[in-house]
Amino acid sequence: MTAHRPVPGRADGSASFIQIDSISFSFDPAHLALRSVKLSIPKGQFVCLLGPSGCGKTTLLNLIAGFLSPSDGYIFVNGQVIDGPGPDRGMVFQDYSLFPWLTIQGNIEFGPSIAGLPAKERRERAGHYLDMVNLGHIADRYPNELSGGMKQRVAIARALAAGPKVLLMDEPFAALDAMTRNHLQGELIRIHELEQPTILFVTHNIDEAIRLADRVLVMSPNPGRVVRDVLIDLEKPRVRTSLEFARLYDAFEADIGHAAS
Ligand SMILES: Nc1ncnc2c1ncn2[C@@H]1O[C@H](COP(=O)(O)OP(=O)(O)OP(=O)(O)O)[C@@H](O)[C@H]1O
Repeated sequence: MTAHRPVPGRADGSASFIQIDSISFSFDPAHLALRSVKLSIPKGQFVCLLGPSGCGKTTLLNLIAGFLSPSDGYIFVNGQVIDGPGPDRGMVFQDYSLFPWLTIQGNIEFGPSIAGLPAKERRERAGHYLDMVNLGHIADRYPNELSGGMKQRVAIARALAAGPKVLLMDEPFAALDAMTRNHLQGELIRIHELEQPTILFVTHNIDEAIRLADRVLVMSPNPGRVVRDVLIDLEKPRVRTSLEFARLYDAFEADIGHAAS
């Protein structure tokens, strides 16, 4: 655990915003969930973590969130070592995790209110992000009155309203139907262009990764590790029927096939 080890002051050298320095993690001593993962992620990059079940995608996200501490190694965000959750990192989960007793407005104001923002500023900020996800007209409703896609847009707005530098997204669109998923992918691309957060997005879906990511990290299990690191230098929005898209799809499919076997 980080608290029991001497903690280095800053990550060395590079322009990386998130630096993952040889981290390993195990839930039980007989099995490494992650082994010696090293990564350097620049500010504003949209990174997708792709890989078969059990390769450690969620574990890596939870380590960056500070919900777990590495057994070995360190994670730095903006030069500061991670030793717990913090408002610089926002999380979006597959199951939305909205507060059912709060209105949509209340959900989005939650982070800013914890941060001590005055009521007027909180309201303005919530309004800004509600408009960004095109839900300004339902601010007074409660989560149980919304569709899955609407709930996930609220969850994204709530995460952004807390002002994080890093957005950690754990299969956020996996429970949605194909059409809603497609629509939200487009919204997320637009939000990333507008706000430029650094995003780590977990998905099983190759198509989703190619559509969204500036960079795809393919992971493999037993032990969990990164086996492929690919920059995707295609303009967004990306055309699924293009030759480049098909080539990337085939390459990732082969990687995942090898990783899972
Ligand atoms: N709470 C836990 N206790 C014990 N082992 C766990 C726990 N959570 C995950 N693991 C194990 O750690 C490894 C990595 O799991 P993780 O959930 O990070 O993988 P994943 O790639 O996100 O999988 P999936 O795509 O199925 O969500 C797996 O072997 C898993 O069984």
